[in-house]
Amino acid sequence: MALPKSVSLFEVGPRDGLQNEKSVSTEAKIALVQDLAHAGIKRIEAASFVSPKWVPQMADSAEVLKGIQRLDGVRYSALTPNLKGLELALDAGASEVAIFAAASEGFSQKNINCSIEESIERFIPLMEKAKAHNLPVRGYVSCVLGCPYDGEIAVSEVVRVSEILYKLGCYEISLGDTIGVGTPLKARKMVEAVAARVPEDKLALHFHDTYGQALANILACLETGISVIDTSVAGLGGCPYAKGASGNLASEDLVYMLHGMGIDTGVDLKRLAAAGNAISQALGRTSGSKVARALG
Ligand SMILES: CC(C)(COP(=O)([O-])OP(=O)([O-])OC[C@H]1O[C@@H](n2cnc3c(N)ncnc32)[C@H](O)[C@@H]1OP(=O)([O-])[O-])[C@@H](O)C(=O)NCCC(=O)NCCSC(=O)C[C@@](C)(O)CC(=O)[O-]
Repeated sequence: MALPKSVSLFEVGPRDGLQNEKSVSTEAKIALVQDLAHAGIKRIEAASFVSPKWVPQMADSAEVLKGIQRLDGVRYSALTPNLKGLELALDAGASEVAIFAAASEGFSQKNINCSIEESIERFIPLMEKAKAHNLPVRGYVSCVLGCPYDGEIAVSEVVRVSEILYKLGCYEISLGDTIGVGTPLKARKMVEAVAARVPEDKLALHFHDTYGQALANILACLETGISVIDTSVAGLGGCPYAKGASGNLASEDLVYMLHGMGIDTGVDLKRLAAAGNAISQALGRTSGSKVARALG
């Protein structure tokens, strides 16, 4: 299969990135989401309605969603682990939500305090309520290329959980290499196996860059027909339940590569890098994007 003509970025920096940062003001979070929208990103994960006891960094999610000056055509998403999270997301005006499961039992227990099967049971009433509100739901599968607790993960398990989420009604399944251990051929084989059960135009890649492999892994998977990639501006992030994990691939680095290959993203790279530089400055560090640093 040929490379796609265009790729759409699903920006997770304000959620996946900032869920790991202890002292970011609500204003800085709102400014980041707005900057990303002005750079041309159309789907931004801006909030996470999880237990504030588990992830206190996201406790101001409702204020963030309510405080954003929204742009037409941009969807502002929120992570929701259960019905309570969905209700909070609806109240705060999320344009879509995401449920998150894992392909590994160990990670499911550490991250959401239940087994994979229990998590699916929890998602059923959430999906029903979201449907009643015409709210699109995205589904994440974590640990698709390895788990910090269980090690190697069988591809068959990734396929199984992805298919369950798709059949539950998720409009898109995002495949998460949570700890960034994947390498290109392995990543591609995993994606091909999932794409045999879930249409490739319903799949997205969510690759962390812990081992510096994310860009290569994404390139290897683009030829399978996938054209939605989750990235994190300035490479923000990690996962509070995956020790040592670094952020998703930096959005700027992906946009630079795709534009260089003649693949359209609809994103203004300079504005994107400026958004990443501004939040990095608020965090007291330089951007984690190599492209943003090179652009100066
Ligand atoms: C799932 C739970 C809630 C289970 O946590 P639990 O302790 O088993 O749940 P519970 O139902 O017993 O509730 C405990 C307390 O939390 C409250 N509560 C319960 N739910 C909510 C909610 N939605 N919003 C606000 N509060 C909530 C609930 O009301 C109660 O409060 P209390 O009575 O003690 O005062 C917890 O484990 C949790 O919040 N986990 C989230 C962990 C997390 O956010 N991890 C990071 C995101 S996942 C990720 O980064 C991976 C991803 C998506 O990026 C893909 C990849 O890279 O692989």
